[in-house]
Amino acid sequence: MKTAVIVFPGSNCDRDALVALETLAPTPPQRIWHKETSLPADLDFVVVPGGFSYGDYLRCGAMAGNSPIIAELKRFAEKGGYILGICNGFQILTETGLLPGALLRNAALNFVCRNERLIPVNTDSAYTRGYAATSEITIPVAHHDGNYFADAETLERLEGESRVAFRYADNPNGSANDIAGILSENGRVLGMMPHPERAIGGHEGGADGRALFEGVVNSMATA
Ligand SMILES: NC(=O)CC[C@H](N)C(=O)O
Repeated sequence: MKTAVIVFPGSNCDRDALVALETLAPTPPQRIWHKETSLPADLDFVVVPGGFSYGDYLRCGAMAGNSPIIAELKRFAEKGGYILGICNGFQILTETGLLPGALLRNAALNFVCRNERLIPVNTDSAYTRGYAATSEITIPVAHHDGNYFADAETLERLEGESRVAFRYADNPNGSANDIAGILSENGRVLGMMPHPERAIGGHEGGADGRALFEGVVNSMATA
């Protein structure tokens, strides 16, 4: 099983994502610089990490969304690859069109950095299978542009197709329908603002992110 983390100028959660994969995946992850134009041929799972790519200029994720690696990331998604976009990674995935909607400035115009309680909504995906449907989990957030927006038709489609992966119990940013994370149509691309890689049971004070990585790793092992 091969995993990788893509690194952009201004990424700052790539190390945490690498440690999560080193801890929970069977083989060591690769770091891939955004200027690369290819991904390893037999890659299974890519993390697009959080941070402030290109200093959040223009819009968060807009410039990274035009990096050379993105065309290859789209091909990887088309082939059914697993992609997890965390925070700035989620912003990048919406900018590239790999996930619908956009992340706007937080409704209160603040930077929120704290633990949030999340409700796993769809517990059938590779990423969310490890969570009980009625449970609440605690995962940290750290962002100023996490206010998920999509038009009414898109929201209806996401809800109707069970593509809301997580909702906030106590919405910190104004996101439509309290959405904290969404899945692609095939369920293999997940974008979420909270940081599961900061809650894998090391020194961070929580372990609720662990099941997410274990879930996707197990899905690939049994595929
Ligand atoms: N932690 C992060 O990935 C930050 C995301 C983004 N740059 C924001 O502040 O909205």
